[in-house]
Amino acid sequence: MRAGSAGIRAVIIDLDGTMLDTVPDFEAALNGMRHDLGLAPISQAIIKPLVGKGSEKLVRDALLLDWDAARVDAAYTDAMAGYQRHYLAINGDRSTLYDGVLDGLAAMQALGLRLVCVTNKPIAFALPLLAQKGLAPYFEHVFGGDSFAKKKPDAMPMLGACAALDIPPAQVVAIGDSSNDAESARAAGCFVLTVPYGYNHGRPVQEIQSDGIVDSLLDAARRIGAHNATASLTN
Ligand SMILES: O=C(O)COP(=O)(O)O
Ligand SMILES: [Mg+2]
Repeated sequence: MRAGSAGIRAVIIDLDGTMLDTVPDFEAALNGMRHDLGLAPISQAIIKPLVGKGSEKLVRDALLLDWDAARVDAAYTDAMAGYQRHYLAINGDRSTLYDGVLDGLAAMQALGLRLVCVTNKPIAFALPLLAQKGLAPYFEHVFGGDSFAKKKPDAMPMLGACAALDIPPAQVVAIGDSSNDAESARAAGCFVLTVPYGYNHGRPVQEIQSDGIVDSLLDAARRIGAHNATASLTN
């Protein structure tokens, strides 16, 4: 973050791969769907790099491992309905919080920062998951992959989150695990911090253009607090 720039007033936080390791839930739901279609289970190692572009792409990619595009198109509607049913039946059962998430959210709140969750997960999956894991009370707004006409990496979800807060993007930091989050945030004019422990489509987090890599959300809270202390001295 640029020294001397305006203080940060809000933080937009990604869900999958940033707050929760949800790959075990994706494994259960995708394999439930695949079983119904007569397909063998796939491993977490195969699933992990597929996560991040929303349910539609994930379901398609999980079928394209075995079938050609025409067959996937023909089965898609039933496959998606099955995937959603399986996902909602196990949502959160196998997912775990990353270290520093709850402490980091509490620290951000103590700094007076306003918090929004922007995920590519469908909103019908995201809301019960955040509630189950004790994360919902921290967020003023939650936007899913189907909350806007376009998903991350488009700027639209980040711009929508800033508009909902009525805060200019230049006073907002987005934190995520993937190039999706960073591209969306940069296109909107927000700062970007990345975490190194998530999915990033199977690519090293160091390849992402960002304002820094943080170890955890708690580390991010410390960085933002230090930035704001400097900004208040220079403004
Ligand atoms: O594609 C998904 O479902 C997950 O997306 P997220 O990393 O934006 O939370
Ligand atoms: Mg993510």
